Amino acid sequence: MDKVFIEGLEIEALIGIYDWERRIRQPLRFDIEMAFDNRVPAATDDIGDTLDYKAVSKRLIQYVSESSFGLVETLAERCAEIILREFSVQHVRLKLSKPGAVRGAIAVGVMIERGRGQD
Ligand SMILES: Nc1nc2c(c(=O)[nH]1)N=C([C@H](O)[C@@H](O)CO)CN2
Repeated sequence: MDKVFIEGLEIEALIGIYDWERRIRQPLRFDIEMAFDNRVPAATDDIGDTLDYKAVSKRLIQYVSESSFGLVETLAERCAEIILREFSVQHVRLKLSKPGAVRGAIAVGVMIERGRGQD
């Protein structure tokens, strides 16, 4: 399956389960793959016929910047729901990394795959 991807999208958010984390904003990194048929926009060369990675990025920046969840799991799930619902994507793979959250690790986080309907 063809994919549109967004790699290394950095967004700051209020996130975390500890008291000190509720008083600061922390950087998060998103790596996203969204299924689509590359042949459709390739036939017309029209931005209106593709999945606009800039539009998806802007929507996630808006949502994540205003969010304040405790767990990365919750935020990842909400972001996947937005992509599936608002951008007519059939299947999404989303990795949410929290860099520097654990001493000794470059990043920690979650990877999820979600689809519409029976997918
Ligand atoms: N599976 C998870 N484990 C942990 C989370 C999380 O969101 N999901 N969060 C924390 C703390 O907020 C941590 O990031 C602070 O360093 C701990 N474990």
